[in-house]
Amino acid sequence: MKVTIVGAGAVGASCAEYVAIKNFASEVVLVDIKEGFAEGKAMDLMQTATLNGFDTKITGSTNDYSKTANSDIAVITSGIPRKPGMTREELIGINAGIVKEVSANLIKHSPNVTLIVVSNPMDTMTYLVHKTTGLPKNKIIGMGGALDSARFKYRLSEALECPPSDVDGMVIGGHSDTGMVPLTRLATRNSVPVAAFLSDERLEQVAEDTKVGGATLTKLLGTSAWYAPGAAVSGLVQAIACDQKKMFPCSAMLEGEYGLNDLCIGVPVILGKDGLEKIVEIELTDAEKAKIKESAEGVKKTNGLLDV
Ligand SMILES: NC(=O)c1ccc[n+]([C@@H]2O[C@H](COP(=O)([O-])OP(=O)(O)OC[C@H]3O[C@@H](n4cnc5c(N)ncnc54)[C@H](O)[C@@H]3O)[C@@H](O)[C@H]2O)c1
Ligand SMILES: O=C(O)C[C@H](O)C(=O)O
Repeated sequence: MKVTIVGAGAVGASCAEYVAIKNFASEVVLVDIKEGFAEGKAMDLMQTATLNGFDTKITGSTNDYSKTANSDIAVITSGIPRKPGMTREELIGINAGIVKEVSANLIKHSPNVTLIVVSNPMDTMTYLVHKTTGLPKNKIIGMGGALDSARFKYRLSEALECPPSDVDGMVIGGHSDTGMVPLTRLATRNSVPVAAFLSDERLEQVAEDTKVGGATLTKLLGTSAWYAPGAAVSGLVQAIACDQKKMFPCSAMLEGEYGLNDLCIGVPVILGKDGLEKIVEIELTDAEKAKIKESAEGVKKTNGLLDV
């Protein structure tokens, strides 16, 4: 199993580390445009192999896509991250060109690859890859909801004063400060609805803290987060590589599902060896449907800025 990660920066390197530590891939190739950077990150990570007990071979390349040939899965994290006070949508001007070029280069050398798009604004970058590459629909997946759901569970565990492993929950909708839809109604602590323990006001606070999870970290760090993003992507890579048939909220191209068309937005999907194998349609309340519709309008507005 060969995995390529383009962008050896904060998220790309974190993803490579988690993929290696989980020890399911034979090879991880890191690619970056910055001279020597991917090679350096790969060597540093390889020197953790005996410490962390993995056999994955990690190599680096400065923009030489021949090294990525025949990748099964490729992750796109190349591009700029936001700074405090910015929205993800403001990154479109620079990141659209990078994502378009990188996805074309990847497919040239790996025509059967499954692409996982991470660069922001992620839903729009995923849509761009759909519109410009000609890859089948099941082979293009946007990562956002897995991260947002992890943050939702963290915030719920804080409110419940319980370990995060006690909590289950999911965030759907756009990966943006206003577009996320944390499904508080369906969140549980050991199968008991969280509403049994928390007031409506506290749950609303959890949802709002979840939605600005990325912005909160960007303010603290001066750039956007990488540990949870890297871990979230590695979970998607593993589900596909190991044909796990696991369910994650991912940005998927919708053709009528949830009443939406011609956009990529976060919905529950099944990931396995064929990539995005199924979109799962769950029953939503009218209020949840209204939130998804509003979120989709925001994503479509950003998509409108693309030259596709
Ligand atoms: N979808 C998500 O949930 C999520 C989570 C975190 C970050 N992000 C996004 O991921 C992207 C990367 O974030 P980061 O913190 O790793 O940034 P970073 O600056 O640390 O790393 C980005 C890397 O991309 C490289 N790069 C730029 N143009 C390139 C090109 N044409 N080809 C190859 N490499 C190129 C840069 O040299 C840099 O090393 C940002 O757009 C960020 O907003 C998304
Ligand atoms: O917040 C960001 O800009 C990066 C990423 O989308 C995140 O949610 O951490």
